[in-house]
Amino acid sequence: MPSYDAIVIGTGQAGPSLALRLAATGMKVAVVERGRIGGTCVNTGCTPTKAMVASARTAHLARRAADFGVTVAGPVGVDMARVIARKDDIVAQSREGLRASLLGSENITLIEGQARFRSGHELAVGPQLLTAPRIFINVGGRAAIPALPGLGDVPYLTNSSLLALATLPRHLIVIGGSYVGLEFAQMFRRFDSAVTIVEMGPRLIGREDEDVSAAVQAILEGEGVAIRTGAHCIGVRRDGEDIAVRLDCAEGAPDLAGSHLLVATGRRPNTDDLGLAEAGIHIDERGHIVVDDQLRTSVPGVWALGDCNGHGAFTHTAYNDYEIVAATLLDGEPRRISERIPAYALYVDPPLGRVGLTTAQARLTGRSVLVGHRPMTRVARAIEKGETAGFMRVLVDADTQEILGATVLGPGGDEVVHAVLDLMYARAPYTVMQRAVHIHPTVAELLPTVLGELQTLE
Ligand SMILES: Cc1cc2nc3c(=O)[nH]c(=O)nc-3n(C[C@H](O)[C@H](O)[C@H](O)COP(=O)(O)OP(=O)(O)OC[C@H]3O[C@@H](n4cnc5c(N)ncnc54)[C@H](O)[C@@H]3O)c2cc1C
Ligand SMILES: NC(=O)c1ccc[n+]([C@@H]2O[C@H](COP(=O)([O-])OP(=O)(O)OC[C@H]3O[C@@H](n4cnc5c(N)ncnc54)[C@H](O)[C@@H]3O)[C@@H](O)[C@H]2O)c1
Repeated sequence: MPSYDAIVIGTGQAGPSLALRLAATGMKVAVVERGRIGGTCVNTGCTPTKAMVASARTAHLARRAADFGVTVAGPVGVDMARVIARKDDIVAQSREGLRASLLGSENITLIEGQARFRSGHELAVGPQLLTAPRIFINVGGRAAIPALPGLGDVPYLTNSSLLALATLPRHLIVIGGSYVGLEFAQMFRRFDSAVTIVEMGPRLIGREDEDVSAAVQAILEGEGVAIRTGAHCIGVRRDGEDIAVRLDCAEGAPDLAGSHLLVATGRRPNTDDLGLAEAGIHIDERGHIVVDDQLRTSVPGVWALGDCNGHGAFTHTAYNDYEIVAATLLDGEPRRISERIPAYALYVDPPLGRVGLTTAQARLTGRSVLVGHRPMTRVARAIEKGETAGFMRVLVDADTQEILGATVLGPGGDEVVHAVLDLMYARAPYTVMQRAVHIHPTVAELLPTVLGELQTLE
């Protein structure tokens, strides 16, 4: 049986970097991948969606050209084949770059196939058996498909298949009004599809504060996206050329029909076909691998990184898992998941940048909280860009003066929020930023102003 110093299962956002680090120390490393190198982010997640979001924004701005005094001769058209080809090029570059770096390491053996545990330190990949004293699981997740009556009888789409669609949907129905659903909804509306979002919760992106949900809903509705909240999709069926969706809802029509259906109702970890029970590796009730603060599973010598451990659902959290394991195992500088401050962006346009606590979460801490708020209508850069939807908010602990969280929905919101994030990592009092001189004209220049106008959170 081939024996390695380490085996990495999956080439998502943690595995390849870890394999390269381990190999650089002289270890013989096997990397097993059953699908495309780069996993979700590179192939069916961040990279392709953000490439297509860029195309959609260009179409949107071209339609708004007259607002800026610019003349566009004729109507704005979207060539879906070229949008897809551009996206495919960007994805291929990223994937091939990663493949080349793995193949370029003489200590790494890349094995294509599905890995399955036979015991704590033994894996089967097809007919091949592998063993190593250290095994790193980076198997990620996939779209969770709900048990909706009729779903098996209609050609529904997921984040993966929608990215390969070469023709524009006449009417795209999106089930699920959260990260995946909203990014695709706005994108396809801007490509000129009719789009309806169906969300069973009382509002979109239910984990965010109510005013964030309301502002994002207003942005999408302003572009012609139809939104049905409080609408639980309870069944689907074919209706001639269309797909009909049945809703359990207090308001609005209980039936809806569209040409295409996107299921964006969450993700599930790829842990069901990994033989974890045979290895004695514990999972929780949602199928996530149980890990400690440094990514160790219940079996000594086996770690789980990325989406499959349920401690993050983002590329940067998966990559940080790699950093924690590498620092702890190789650098003698132990790091921990609990040191991580929640941070993420939602790539609707304008983007939503979020760090730390929401207002609702801050209230629950029982601390005395100060809040600063400013609408984008009072931010010079947003006015100059003609993009005044959204707002920024910062939450501060009144006693320690530390920043608890921030929201920036507006131009560059995903970038601007990092100024706050770094101050939070520094555990510096908010007064440091309040007195900093920021560059004019930027959205970030208003952060010190907002911090100078803090009020008690009621
Ligand atoms: C549409 C969409 C957009 C997103 N946009 C963003 C974004 O903008 N920013 C952000 O931070 N995050 C985004 N995410 C989330 C991000 O893609 C994931 O959090 C990230 O890819 C997680 O990486 P990972 O390392 O856990 O695993 P993954 O990237 O999922 O990779 C896991 C790999 O393991 C392989 N594998 C699984 N099981 C086995 C097995 N048994 N044997 C061998 N190989 C196996 C898979 O084939 C896959 O290649 C998005 C997700 C989606 C779906
Ligand atoms: N920008 C980013 O970083 C980004 C982008 C996309 C995805 N992601 C990652 O992907 C993960 C999954 O995102 P997601 O949006 O698929 O899932 P989610 O779990 O965030 O949201 C699913 C939504 O579907 C709704 N829903 C479920 N069943 C329904 C039904 N039958 N009828 C109507 N509504 C229903 C839920 O109420 C919920 O709002 C996120 O947690 C995120 O980490 C990140």
